[in-house]
Amino acid sequence: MLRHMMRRLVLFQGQHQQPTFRALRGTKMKTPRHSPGLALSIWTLSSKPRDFSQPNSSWSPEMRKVYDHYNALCATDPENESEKSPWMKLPSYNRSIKYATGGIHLSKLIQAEARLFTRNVKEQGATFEYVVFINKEEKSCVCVFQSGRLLEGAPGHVHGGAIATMIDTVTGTLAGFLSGPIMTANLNIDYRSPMPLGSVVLIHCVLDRIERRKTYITCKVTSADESKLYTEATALFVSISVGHLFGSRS
Ligand SMILES: CCCCCCCCCCCCCC(=O)SCCNC(=O)CCNC(=O)[C@H](O)C(C)(C)COP(=O)(O)OP(=O)(O)OC[C@H]1O[C@@H](n2cnc3c(N)ncnc32)[C@H](O)[C@@H]1OP(=O)(O)O
Repeated sequence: MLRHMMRRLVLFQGQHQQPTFRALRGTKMKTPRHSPGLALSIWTLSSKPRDFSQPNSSWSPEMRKVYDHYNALCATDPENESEKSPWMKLPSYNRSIKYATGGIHLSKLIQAEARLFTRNVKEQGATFEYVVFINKEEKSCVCVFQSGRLLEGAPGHVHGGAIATMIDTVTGTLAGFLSGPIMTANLNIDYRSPMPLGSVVLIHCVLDRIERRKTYITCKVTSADESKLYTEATALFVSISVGHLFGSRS
C-alpha cells in the first residue's frame, strides 16, 4: 500500500524550488539530506499554478518597498553576469500535493481540496501576505509579511497563533531548503511586543546548526525598518522520510 502511494507521490522539498516529480518505483525511500533532488518539473505536465509571492493590490506601499528592496538583491549584476546573487526569491503555491493520484489517503486529500494553511483564503490581503527571500551563502532568509484584518487577536493586533504560523512557515522553509523533507519538532516563541494588525514586518531566520537529523533555526521578527523587535523564536526540525507522513519508518 505504502509503496503504491509512493509511486505516485509528488514531492515538495520545501518551497525553495519547483516541485519535483520522482519516479519512485523501485527506489528505496530515504530522507534526501542536503541534496537538491530536482528531477523533473511537474509544471511541464500541466499549466503553471499561481505563485502567491507576487505583488498584488492589497499590498501597502511599505510592503511593496521592502519587497522591491529584496527583489533587487536577487538580480544578477549586469556588469558581472558570471557572479550570481546569493539571494533568491521563493515561489509560493497554495497546495503541496496536487497531482497525486495513487493511494486512498492522497486521493482523499485531493477530494477535500487540501490547501496550504497560509494560502487558503482567496481574498487578497485578508490574511497572510508574504514573500520569502533566501540567502544561500548565509544560510538565512528574510520574509516580508503583511498581516490582514482576519488575523486579529488582541484588539488591533495580530493573533499570537498567526505569528507562530508565520514563524513555523518561514523557519520551516529555510530548514527544508537546507535539509530536505522535515517536520517541526519544537518551536519556542517569545512575544516581546504586540504587532499592529496590518503592519509590515520582517521575519529573519538563520541556520544555527545541523546535528544528524536535526536542523536548528533561530528567528527574529522586527518592524520593516528593523528598529522594533516583536518576536524571537528558536525552532527544531527533524528530517523525515516521506513514509513518516503515512505512519511508516521505511
Ligand atoms: C505549495 C506549498 C509547498 C510546501 C510548502 C511548505 C511550507 C513551509 C514549511 C512549513 C513548515 C511547517 C511544518 C509543520 O508544521 S510540521 C507539523 C507539526 N509537526 C508535527 O506534527 C511533528 C510531529 N512529530 C513527529 O512526527 C516526530 O516526533 C518527529 C518527526 C518530530 C521526530 O520523530 P522521529 O521518530 O522521526 O525522530 P526521533 O524521535 O528518533 O528523534 C530524532 C532526533 O530528534 C530529537 N527530537 C525529536 N523530537 C524532539 C523534540 N520535540 N525536542 C527536542 N528534540 C527532539 C530526538 O531526541 C532525536 O535526537 P538525537 O537522538 O538524534 O540526538
